Amino acid sequence: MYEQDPFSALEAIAEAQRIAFAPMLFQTAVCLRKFGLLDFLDKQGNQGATLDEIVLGSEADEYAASVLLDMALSGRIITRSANRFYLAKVGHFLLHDTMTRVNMDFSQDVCYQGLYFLDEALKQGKPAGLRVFGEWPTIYPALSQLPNPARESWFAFDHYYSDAAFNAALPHIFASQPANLYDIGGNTGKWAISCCKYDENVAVTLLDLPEQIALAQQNVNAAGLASRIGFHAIDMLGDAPLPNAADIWWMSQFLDCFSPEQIVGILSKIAQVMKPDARLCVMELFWDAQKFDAAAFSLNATSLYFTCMANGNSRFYSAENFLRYLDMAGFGVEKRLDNLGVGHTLLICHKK
Ligand SMILES: C[S@@+](CC[C@H](N)C(=O)[O-])C[C@H]1O[C@@H](n2cnc3c(N)ncnc32)[C@H](O)[C@@H]1O
Repeated sequence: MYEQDPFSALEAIAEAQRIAFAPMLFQTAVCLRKFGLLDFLDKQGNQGATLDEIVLGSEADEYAASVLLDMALSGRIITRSANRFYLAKVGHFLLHDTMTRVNMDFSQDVCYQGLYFLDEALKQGKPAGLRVFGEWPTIYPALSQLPNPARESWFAFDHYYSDAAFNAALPHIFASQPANLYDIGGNTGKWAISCCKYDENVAVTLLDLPEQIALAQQNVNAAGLASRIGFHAIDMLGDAPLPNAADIWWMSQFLDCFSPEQIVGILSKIAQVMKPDARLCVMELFWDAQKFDAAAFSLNATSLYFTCMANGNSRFYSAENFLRYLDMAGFGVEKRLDNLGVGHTLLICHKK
C-alpha cells in the first residue's frame, strides 16, 4: 500500500491546491447540506435548477448560493450546463451516504476547531484542541459532558463503526459459549446489550471510567437488562486490581485510545489475572487491513483526532505494529478475521 507516487506533475499540483484550500471545500460541503442546496438539487434530478430556482428552493440568498455553487463546481460536487446546476455523484454521496455524513459531522462538530492546535498537540503529546470544549486531560472523562452537537456526532461516529461490526462479531464470540464476558471500555452499553440479546445465558460486566458508567447504566436499565449486566468503574491505566472471572475479555475500539506502552501495560495486567482458558477478543480498525483506499484514508485522518482532541498519544494502528504489542504482552493470535462490518478486524487471542 502507498508504494507508488500516482500523479503526473500536473495532477500533483492540482492535488496540492485541493489540500491548500481543503478547509474552504470542506466548509462549502457542510453549508451546501445545511442550507438545503444538495437536497433541492437532488429533488430536481435530471431537470437541474437555475440559480434563481435554487435560491427559492433553499435557505441561501443569491450571494450565498452563488459562492457555494461556484465552489461546489470546482469541488466536483455539482455540474453545470446551460445555466442549470445538477447534483453530481459526489454531491449524491455527501447527501445520502451514511458513512460520509457521520464522518463529516464528526470532522465538523468534534474536530474542526480543535485541529487548528495540531502542531501544539504533536509537540506536547497532549490533546491541545480539546480546550475548545473545556479543560480536561483527555476526552474520555468528558464524553458524557461534551456540548452538542459535538457529543451527538462523537457517539454517532463511534457507533456507526462499531455497530455493524458488532453483529458480524457475535457468532465468533459466542461460538465458545462463554458464561462470563467483560466488555472493557463498554461505553454506552451497546455491545453488552447485544450480547445479552444474542445469548440468554451470558452475564456481562461492563468496565469503563466512572463518568461513562452512569450513561451506560441508564441504557442497560432502559433495556431491562439490569440483572444480567454488571458494572465495574475502573481506570484501566491505574493500579486498581482487575476482576478475573471472565471467559472472554472483549475490547472494541478500546486499545486505539492508548499509546503502545499503555497498550502493552493494560494487556500485560490482563494476562496476569485472566483464567488460563479465557480468551482476549480485540476488535480494532487497522489502516493496513483495509480493502479500499478511502477507508485507509479515513482511519489515518481519524488518528489525528486522537492526537489533537482525544489524548495526544494514541491512534489507529497498523495491524503489523499492533500484533507486536499483543506478542509483547504475552498473547498469541488464535484467529484473525478481517473486514467485519465497516473494515474491522477481530483478533481472538490466548495467553501464551
Ligand atoms: C472509543 S470508545 C469505544 C466504545 C465501544 N467499546 C465501541 O466499540 O463502540 C472507548 C471507551 O473506552 C473508555 N476508556 C477510555 N480510557 C479508559 C480508561 N483509562 N479506563 C477505562 N476505560 C477507558 C471510554 O470511556 C470509552 O467508553
